[in-house]
Amino acid sequence: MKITVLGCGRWGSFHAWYADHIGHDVTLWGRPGSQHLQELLETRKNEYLSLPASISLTSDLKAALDAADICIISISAQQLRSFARQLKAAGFAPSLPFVLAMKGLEEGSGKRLTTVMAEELEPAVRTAVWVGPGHVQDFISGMPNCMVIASADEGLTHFLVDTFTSPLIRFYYGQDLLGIEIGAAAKNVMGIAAGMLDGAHLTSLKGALMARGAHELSVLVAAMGGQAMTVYGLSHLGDYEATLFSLHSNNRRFGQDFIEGRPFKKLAEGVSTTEALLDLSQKYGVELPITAAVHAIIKEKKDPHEVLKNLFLRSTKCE
Ligand SMILES: NC(=O)C1=CN([C@@H]2O[C@H](COP(=O)(O)OP(=O)(O)OC[C@H]3O[C@@H](n4cnc5c(N)ncnc54)[C@H](O)[C@@H]3O)[C@@H](O)[C@H]2O)C=CC1
Ligand SMILES: O=C(CO)COP(=O)(O)O
Repeated sequence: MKITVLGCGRWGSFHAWYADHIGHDVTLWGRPGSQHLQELLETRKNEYLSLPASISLTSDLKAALDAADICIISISAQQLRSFARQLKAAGFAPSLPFVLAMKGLEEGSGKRLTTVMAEELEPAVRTAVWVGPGHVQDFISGMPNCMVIASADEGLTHFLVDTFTSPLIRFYYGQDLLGIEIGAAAKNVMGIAAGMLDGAHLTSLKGALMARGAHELSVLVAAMGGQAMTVYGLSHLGDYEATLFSLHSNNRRFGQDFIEGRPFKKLAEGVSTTEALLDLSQKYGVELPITAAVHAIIKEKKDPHEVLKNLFLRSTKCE
C-alpha cells in the first residue's frame, strides 16, 4: 500500500517509520522550509529515530497526495483548519482516506478534528482518527502497545486496522468517534495536571486525578451524545500511563516545567485543548473542575497551591 504522511515532527516521522517497518511504500511530507524536514533531508535522523532510505522525503504537497492510497496527517491540532484549506487547494482523489494521527480540539469553537476536516473539505471526505497510548521512544525500542482507529465509516475503520496492524501495535475498532476524539484530546489536559502535581511534589494525588479526571470527561462525553464508557477505553484512560506517568510525555513535562518556572518549547496540545474543553463545558452545562483548575493556573495565572486547595474545598459529593 502507498502511504503518505503529512507532517514530519515527532509523531509524523514515527508514522512514516512505522508504515515502512511493516512493509508499506512511504512518502513523508514536510512544509517547504520546515526545519524538521531539512534535518531529515540532511541526516535522515531526528532526535527520536532514523529513517531508512526506502522512505521518500518531499515538500511537494500535490505530489505527496497523488502518491497516496492512504494519507496520515500529524501536525498540531490548531493548524488543521488552515492545512485542510491547503489540501483542498492542492487537490486529491475524492476516495483518498485521511487518518488524523493527532489529539486536540479546535480552540475557539471546541470542534472535533473530524468536524474541522468535514467543514473545510467535502462533508463526505473519508476521515478516521488513530489515537491511543504510544511514544516514539518506546515503539522504536520494540515495546508494543494497543491503539484505536475510529471513523464514522465502519468499513474504513476495518480497512485501516487491517492495513496497519502488526506485532508492534494491536488495534481496536473504535465504536464511538465522538467519545474517542474528545477523550484523546482531553487526556493531554490530565497530563498537564499530572505534571503540575509532580512539580508540586504531590505525585501521590495522580491516582485521584485518574479517577476524577476520567469521571469529569465521561459526564461531558455523555452530554455531547457519546458513550460515557468510551472514556475508560484506550483513547483516554488507556493513554494515562503514557501521559500522566511517562517521562516522554510533552504534556506532563509542560505541567511540571510550568510549576517549576521553566519554559517548555515543544508542542503540548493540552494547552489549547483546555480552552476548547471549557467552551464545551459551558455549551453543554457540564462542570469540569480539573480542566478549569488547569486553565486557572496556565491561562489566568492563579497560584497553583491556592487552586489545588480550592479543588479540595469543593462541596463533598457522591463518588
Ligand atoms: N500516541 C499518539 O497518538 C501520539 C500523538 N501525538 C499527536 O501528534 C500531533 C503532532 O505532535 P508532535 O509530532 O509531537 O508535534 P511536532 O511539533 O513534533 O510536529 C508537528 C509538525 O507539524 C508541522 N506543522 C505545524 N503546522 C503545520 C502546518 N500548518 N502545515 C504543515 N505542517 C505543519 C510542524 O512543522 C511539525 O513538523 C499532536 O496532535 C500530538 O498530540 C503525538 C505523539 C504521540
Ligand atoms: O499521546 C501521547 C502518548 O500516547 C503523547 O503524549 P505527549 O504529547 O504528552 O507527549
